[in-house]
Amino acid sequence: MSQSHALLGDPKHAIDLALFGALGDLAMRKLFPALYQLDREGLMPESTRIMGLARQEHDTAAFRQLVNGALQKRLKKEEQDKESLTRFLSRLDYLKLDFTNAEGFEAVRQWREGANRPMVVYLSVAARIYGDICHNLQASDSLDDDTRVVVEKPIGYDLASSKEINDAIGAVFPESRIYRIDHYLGKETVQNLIALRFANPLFGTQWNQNHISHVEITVAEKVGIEGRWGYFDEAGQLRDMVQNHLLQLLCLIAMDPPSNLDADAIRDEKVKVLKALKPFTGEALGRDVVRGQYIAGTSNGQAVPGYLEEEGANPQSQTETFVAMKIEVTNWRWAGVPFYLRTGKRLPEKLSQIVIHFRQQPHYIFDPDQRGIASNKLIIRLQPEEGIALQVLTKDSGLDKGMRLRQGPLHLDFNSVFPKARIPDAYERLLLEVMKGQQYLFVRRDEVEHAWRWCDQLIDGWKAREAAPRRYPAGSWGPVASIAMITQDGRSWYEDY
Ligand SMILES: NC(=O)C1=CN([C@@H]2O[C@H](COP(=O)(O)OP(=O)(O)OC[C@H]3O[C@@H](n4cnc5c(N)ncnc54)[C@H](OP(=O)(O)O)[C@@H]3O)[C@@H](O)[C@H]2O)C=CC1
Ligand SMILES: O=C1O[C@H](COP(=O)(O)O)[C@@H](O)[C@H](O)[C@H]1O
Repeated sequence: MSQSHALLGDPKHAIDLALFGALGDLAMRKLFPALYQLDREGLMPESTRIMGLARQEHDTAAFRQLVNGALQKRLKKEEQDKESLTRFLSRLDYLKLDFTNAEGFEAVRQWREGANRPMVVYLSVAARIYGDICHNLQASDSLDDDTRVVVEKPIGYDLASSKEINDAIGAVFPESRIYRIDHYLGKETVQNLIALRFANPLFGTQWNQNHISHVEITVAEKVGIEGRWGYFDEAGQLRDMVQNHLLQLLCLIAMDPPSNLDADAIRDEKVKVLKALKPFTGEALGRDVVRGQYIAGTSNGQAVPGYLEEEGANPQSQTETFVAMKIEVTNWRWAGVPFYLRTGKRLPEKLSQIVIHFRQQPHYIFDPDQRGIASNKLIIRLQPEEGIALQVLTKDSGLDKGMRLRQGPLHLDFNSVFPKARIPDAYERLLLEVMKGQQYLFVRRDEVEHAWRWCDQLIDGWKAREAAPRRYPAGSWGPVASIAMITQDGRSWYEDY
């Protein structure tokens, strides 16, 4: 974890970044804007160089133009200053390379010749070619003992394929130099979870089954599959979002306090949570898990197609675009506390939030009609507006109200508390940590594999049941069954959006 701001932008954090897949969607939409912002904020050491690698024919000037176009599209007007743009673009070079063919990698070695800063290899390509790239880099003698590798999610399709990919990366790089990205770990509020839980005795003492009745995690996306049918249809929402982002959020909520903030201390605690996730048996699978797929509906007031009508779609596909589930964490801290998770595409809002529902007082003395609101809730909002709100009960004001209760927030809205601060994109934070060589926001191999092990049993159960996903109209909150799943426990999804 960053100890001192004085270190940021320090020349000793200079790197050579080799960005494989530099013309792809992620690079253009997220990585170049994040790198530009780091440079603009003065956090990118002067000598840092960036090499974009992909297989299309371009020279450096044309590549810089493409990146410039992407930046113009993604950045706000006030973020585009000429000096920063010129400086950033001048760091970029381009190398045309087929990543699966060893021959061209000699050019990477030549680029690195004489460089006196570590290389960061960022693999923004499909995971199935991570192994080839690592191997070809090693065979061409392009690596040294300081080289770090950053890999994107999802790593594989199941436990077996993730092991193969991790083995292939591990044959070239030690774990201490592998940075597995889960961009949710770079989001400002996600990091705040660590501060909130472990710096505040108020929460530290209450964070268990004695005081918490249940937890909700919602990651709702308004978008559909955005032209990524080929990738998404093989994955589905469970592999795309739950195996990584939602399970990471669950781990940060459920883990025991680490003994310090070192990467491994945090990751050891997350692994214990993953090992404690209860697998779904046949009966629980039908009752506690809901799969859905969107049909035509509306978004932003416009008609939008169903999943099976998207460009390139296979009209027979049974892939889920929505999942809701009730998960048990089988340990002393969480016994009897359900974690309700839901995530889906084409929902009405882009909304990621965690709601911690505290238990009611053991003896209730107020108006019987208000019993339903008489508990505290902690709402941790990741997006769209980052913030943390604690719903507390006070007496309603007014002479005629008697001892009526009023539920209202003690509110920490990051935009109003830090009005001048720009909240950095997750990738900015993560790229900065890679530059500094710090791993605590990255996922260790055993985390990935335990998450896959748990997802695999769920997917096997789905296959055995052969149940089609439930349909939901685009623009709705998912299949009705996902509401029934929580109401059968006498609860409801938190709806104060
Ligand atoms: N896009 C997103 O929002 C997210 C993506 N990810 C992950 O990030 C990674 C990249 O995704 P994304 O940007 O969407 O993928 P894209 O397919 O859009 O980009 C991949 C890039 O790599 C190039 N490429 C692929 N194979 C080769 C090869 N053999 N030799 C040379 N160049 C090659 C492609 O070139 P060409 O165009 O010529 O095929 C393209 O420039 C994936 O692992 C994905 O799972 C993770 C989270 C979100
Ligand atoms: O990893 C992914 O995340 C995005 C959602 O990320 P967010 O930061 O916009 O919430 C999702 O759309 C994509 O399918 C998935 O691969």
